[in-house]
Formats: sequence, C-alpha cells, structure tokens
Amino acid sequence: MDARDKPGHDERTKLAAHLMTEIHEATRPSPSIVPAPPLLGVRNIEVVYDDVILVLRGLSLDVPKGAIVALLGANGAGKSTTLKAISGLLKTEDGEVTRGEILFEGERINGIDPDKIVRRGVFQVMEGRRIIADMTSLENLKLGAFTRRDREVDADIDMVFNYFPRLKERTGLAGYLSGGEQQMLAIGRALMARPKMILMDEPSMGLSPLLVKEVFSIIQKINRDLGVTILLVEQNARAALSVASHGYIMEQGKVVLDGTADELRDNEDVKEFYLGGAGDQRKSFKNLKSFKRRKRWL
Ligand SMILES: Nc1ncnc2c1ncn2[C@@H]1O[C@H](COP(=O)(O)OP(=O)(O)OP(=O)(O)O)[C@@H](O)[C@H]1O
Repeated sequence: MDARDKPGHDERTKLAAHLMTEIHEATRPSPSIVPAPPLLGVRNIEVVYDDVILVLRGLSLDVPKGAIVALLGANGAGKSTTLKAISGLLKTEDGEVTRGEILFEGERINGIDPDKIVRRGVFQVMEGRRIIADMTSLENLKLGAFTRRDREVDADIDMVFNYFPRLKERTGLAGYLSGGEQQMLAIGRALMARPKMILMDEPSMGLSPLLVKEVFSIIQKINRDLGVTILLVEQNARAALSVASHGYIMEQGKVVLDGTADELRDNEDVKEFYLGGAGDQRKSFKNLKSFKRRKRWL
C-alpha cells in the first residue's frame, strides 16, 4: 500500500503545512518590532582639530525622533566637539570628521556646510548663549528665521514670546538681558528656524538653580508641544536626566556608558561621579571602582 493511502496522511500533511506557516509567521520580522532608524545616527566618528589634535576617537550615538537625549561628561570629554561635528560648525574651527559618518534622516551630513545642515532641520544652540548683544530680542529672533521664505515668521515670533513671555517685555538690546533671558533668547532663536532637531550646548551654564529648573521645563515643553528632537549636552547631569529619556556618558572622546535616564540615575558610578558624592576627588569615570570591576567581566 502506498504511504499516501495510509489513514491520517491528509491530516498529517495539513498539520505539517499549518506548522510551516506558523513557523514562517513567527520568524518573519513583525513591523512592530523592527526598530525605526534614528533621526540622528552618529557612527564611529573620529574628529581632528588643526590636522593633528585627535579629540573624538570612535564616537557613536543614536537620537530617536521626538526624543530628548542627554550627552554627559566632564570638562574636555568632547561633548561640544560632538555637537559641532553634527551641525557642521567644526569647519569654522579647523576641525574635521576624519572617520565614520553622521546620518540625519538616513542621509550622510558630515562634510556638508553648516547653513545647509540648518536647512535640513538641525540647529545648534551654542554654549554661552551666543546671541547678538547689540540687537534687540526681536531682531535676534528674526535672524533665526534666515533660512525661511514663508509668511509665518511673525506668527512664530508670537509663539516664541508665548514660551518666553519675559522676552517680549524686554525691548532693549539683548546684551542687557539677564543670563537666563539670554539663554531663553538663544533657544527662541533656534525655534525660529523651525528645526526638526536642536543641539543644545549646556543650557544650564551660569544659571541659578531656580532658572535651570525654569529653562529645562520649557525645553521639555517645546519637545512635547512641537515634537522637536533634542540632543542635550550638559555638565548638570541631574537636570539633564530629569528631562531626557536616554543618556550617553562620554570620556576622552568616546562613549563609556549609555542607558535610559532611569538606568543612569540608578547607576552607582553615575551617582558617585555625576550626581554628587565624588566632589573634587573625581578624576576619571573609568577609574571608579565598580566601573573597573564590571569592565573586567565585559
Ligand atoms: N578649536 C579647537 N582647536 C583645538 N582643540 C580644541 C578645539 N576645541 C576643543 N578642543 C579640544 O578638544 C577637547 C574637547 O573639547 P570640547 O569643548 O569638545 O569638550 P567638552 O566636553 O564640551 O568640554 P566643556 O564642557 O569644557 O566644554 C579639549 O581637549 C579641547 O581643548
């Protein structure tokens, strides 16, 4: 008798076909678990100043669309250099990305002129509130819209004054604004470019704790209301991790640790080094006892 004539053959064949379909379905990548490409992807970049000074040594990071991501690290770790590599402003300081690539919306942007990067939607708010001191707030804001040709600039000025009402009241020259107001103006000017992403360099610098709180809550509001993605460089890890969803810790031109903001806040090394405790004794994140211990097992 042919095996196909045996009773139950059809059922077994159907079962096998059914199982194959299930295996196929189970192994096919489901759209919900395929990670979306990040808005910004920095891939293993090296940065050199003046052809000789190697500052970034293989730095990689991702910033998902709509997120606030913190980039933390001690003085000189290379945080500002990372932002300038992304915004293209490195060129103005004789710096160059000599290896790796920077992808924005999946397209390579390293090597492109800074004004073209602004047009693609990336705007850097420089450290130290680089506003134009002998112009008014309004004139500074209009300057932020230099790439735009639409008729909604006035409406956006109103929007910025809504976020920062005190800027509207201060009609004199921007150089006379307080430190906090100048920081607000610098952020407002970035908004005038209608950016998809803002690179913020130390918005807390030189501000009182109360003002830091105010500025960071506005940063969070801007991110939520306008969906602007933010890469936030900070020495004030506590303030940055209070608004970010994810953070990277840099040392000597590289990322040494990354995780969700909660993970970083709970991490003993981060607590010791960045969230108080280490005081002036802190020298290197890599020298912390638990980091070294863990490293041996990696
Ligand atoms: N234009 C430049 N030319 C040469 N070296 C530079 C230049 N800018 C920065 N560097 C060097 O690159 C290193 C990283 O500096 P960077 O400003 O990126 O660090 P940072 O982490 O932002 O520090 P900080 O918080 O102090 O600003 C430092 O050693 C600095 O001296």
